[in-house]
Amino acid sequence: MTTEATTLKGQTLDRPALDSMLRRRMFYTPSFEIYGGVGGLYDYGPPGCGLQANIVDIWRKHFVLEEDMLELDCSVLTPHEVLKTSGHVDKFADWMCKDPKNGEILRADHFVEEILENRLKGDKEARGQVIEQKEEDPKKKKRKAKGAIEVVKLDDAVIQEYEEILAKIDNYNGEELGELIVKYEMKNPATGVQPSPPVAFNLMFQTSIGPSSNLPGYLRPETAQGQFLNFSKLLEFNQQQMPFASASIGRSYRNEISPRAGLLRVREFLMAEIEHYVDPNGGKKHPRFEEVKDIELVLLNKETQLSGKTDVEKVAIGQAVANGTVDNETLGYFLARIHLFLKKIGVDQSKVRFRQHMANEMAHYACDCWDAELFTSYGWVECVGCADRSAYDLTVHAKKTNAPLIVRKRLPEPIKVEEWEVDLDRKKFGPHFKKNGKTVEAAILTTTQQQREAFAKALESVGSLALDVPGVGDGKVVVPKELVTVEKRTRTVHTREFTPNVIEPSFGIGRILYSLVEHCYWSRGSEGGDEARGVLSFPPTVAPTKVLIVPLSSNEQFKPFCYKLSQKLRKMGISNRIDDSSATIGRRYSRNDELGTPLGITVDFQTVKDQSITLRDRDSTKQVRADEDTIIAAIQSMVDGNKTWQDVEAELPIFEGQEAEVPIRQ
Ligand SMILES: Nc1ncnc2c1ncn2[C@@H]1O[C@H](COP(=O)(O)OP(=O)(O)OP(=O)(O)O)[C@@H](O)[C@H]1O
Repeated sequence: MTTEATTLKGQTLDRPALDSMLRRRMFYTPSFEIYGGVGGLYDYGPPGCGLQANIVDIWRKHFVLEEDMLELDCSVLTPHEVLKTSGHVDKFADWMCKDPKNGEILRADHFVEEILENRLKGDKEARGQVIEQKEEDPKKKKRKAKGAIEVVKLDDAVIQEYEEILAKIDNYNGEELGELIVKYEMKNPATGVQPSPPVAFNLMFQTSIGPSSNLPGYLRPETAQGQFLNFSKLLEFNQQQMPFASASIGRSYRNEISPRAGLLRVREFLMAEIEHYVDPNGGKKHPRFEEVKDIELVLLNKETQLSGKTDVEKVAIGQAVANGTVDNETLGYFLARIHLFLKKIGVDQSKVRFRQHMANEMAHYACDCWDAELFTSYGWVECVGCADRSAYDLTVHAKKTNAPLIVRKRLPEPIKVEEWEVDLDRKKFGPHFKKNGKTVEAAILTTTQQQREAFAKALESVGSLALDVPGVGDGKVVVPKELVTVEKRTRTVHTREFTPNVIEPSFGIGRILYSLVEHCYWSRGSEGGDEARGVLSFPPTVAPTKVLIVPLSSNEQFKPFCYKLSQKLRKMGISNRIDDSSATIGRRYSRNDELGTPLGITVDFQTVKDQSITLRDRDSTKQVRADEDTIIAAIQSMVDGNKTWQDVEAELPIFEGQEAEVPIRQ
């Protein structure tokens, strides 16, 4: 399913070299490392924090600001009842199996995937094809050492079966995964033993809120629920106007069975989620769809996946909605907006695709779902999920709490409707049910039209109605006809009530950040036999530090210039660092190429004479020279994303004479 990952310059991506550079430059590091670390927990260092903050800043401008979204910051700690109602307590689980010999816990789908991939690799090797020698995580290496890749030639039919399974690996349930393990005789390479049948493992971290431990709760697995519970208040805030969206950026927690692949599968991560509320009537149109309809996306739909094909053509989102590939305009609008966001932050456009979920892969609430996947050295990685959650969440929470999570829309013309209505004889009702009166009353009044019709029939035929009221006696309540009337009446209605549907784009910032790092990475110098040096070609808008200021040497005359420049840039909000260390200029620049710093200013003897400075482009290493104000204006326009280096290079005089390797201490 995967092909080889390449760098921005078409080189084979050397992941161990990239990993070691990221560690060295402290983009991120395992949390609690000096205590041995904990799987799936990472701390971000200074460049990682800068990069994350810039991605989030662009996200906020691109979505919240551009679309007038209503931002929320909700509690992480969530009571059990909320997540029970949403379905997470019962269904938010992955399949886990256990090696009976050494007790190792395996995530069933990952286990099947790894075994089949290794068998296919073994087959390739047997057929004499060269297999890429990738450095892998130590655990995998150990397994290999124990013979995980057996060099065995497979039948063509078997290869096809394996490839089909791998293409649909996300679609299998526990039982099906168990069947695959048995059918294909899969054994844990570490022990040579077949793992136990898969069982569901809930991914939420459980806790209790308060000292008495009688309020069980969880760390939220997504920010969405907090947003749904505020729906009525947001609608009010929005002056009852529909459609509208809420948005939230915050941490979520999932107790992943086997965290792996660095930032790609962790147990605590930053999410940015949008809940867009739309009227389900009228085809879920979007008022701004016209603006995006010609944007072309790579769409891998359900049918194509079933056929085993993975290479697909780009298609305009307008066309995809018109021919039903994408269910509705609102979903299509967000797919296009997600694409534009990923482009803006510098994701490689040849490594993005939108993949539709298969029916049994979809989350328990969704009715159509597309993932924005980015290609990395780990294969295609889901970085943004975009689901049509229908009216599921608002409906279940409203039912549970009786809160009116609905929209009332004024009709252009009043209409007459026939409805079953319930009247209670309150004088008799209270004394009859005593302390349970209010509960029984609420249960009767929240019944559906269908139930009321059945009540009317029961009152006529048996003289009473029966209904379930949890918490009252044995839960079964009988109401005699003296206490209640159920009648069909005609009334004039001026408003329509409906539960909005929700389209939810959900971004995992850590996955996007890591994929972006891979997409921006390349190495310089390896071609000429020199020592390869890593470069991270972040666009200036997302780069953690925008400008490196280097004095040509340790000459005291340069210091005030550097200091003044730094202060000026800081006042403009442009992050910068002075590097007056003793390394050569070349070394100082390459250190910052690894940090992704796009621009470099050199202060030299000419600066002292005429105040001019040079500006260096990280990617081409070309330089221009001009007076300070001109250079600062050029920096500002590139950092704001209004100009590229090519624009600046065309406008300003090129500077040829760089003393790149002059040691600073002469
Ligand atoms: N364990 C995780 N580590 C990092 N990011 C995650 C993790 N789980 C989910 N995300 C991010 O949150 C986004 C939305 O979450 P969603 O529930 O759709 O993921 P998911 O389908 O459960 O992911 P997966 O199938 O990979 O476990 C994902 O697109 C991803 O970017």
